[in-house]
Amino acid sequence: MKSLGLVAHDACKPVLLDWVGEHLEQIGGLELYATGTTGRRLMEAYPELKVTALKSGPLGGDQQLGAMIAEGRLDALIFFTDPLSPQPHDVDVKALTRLAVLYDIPLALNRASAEVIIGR
Ligand SMILES: O=C(CO)COP(=O)(O)O
Repeated sequence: MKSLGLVAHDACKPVLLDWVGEHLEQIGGLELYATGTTGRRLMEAYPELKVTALKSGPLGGDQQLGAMIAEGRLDALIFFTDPLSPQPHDVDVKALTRLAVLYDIPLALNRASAEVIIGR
């Protein structure tokens, strides 16, 4: 795995930050791409990480990650979705997860699955 996408809905951002902190060694060497707010929060918490922050998810960031998947530029996606809140950009969320399934890249929607992807 060379490149990894990291995304979390607001309620799940603390979980993603915590998970990344636990796996800094494993993911530090990867090309990291994130939606805007997720990426900024990651870089604030872990200045040693180099993360390419795309647009915020609701403003097109999910679609940018989807395009990367379609172009074969993203090897895996960690996307901690919020199962308890409606999202105004639900269609974008669905499109992103759909492309991850279609192009058969590893996709983790929660922490337990992310552990499997990272190999723990
Ligand atoms: O909404 C998101 C994914 O659907 C995440 O976007 P942000 O990282 O910009 O909050």
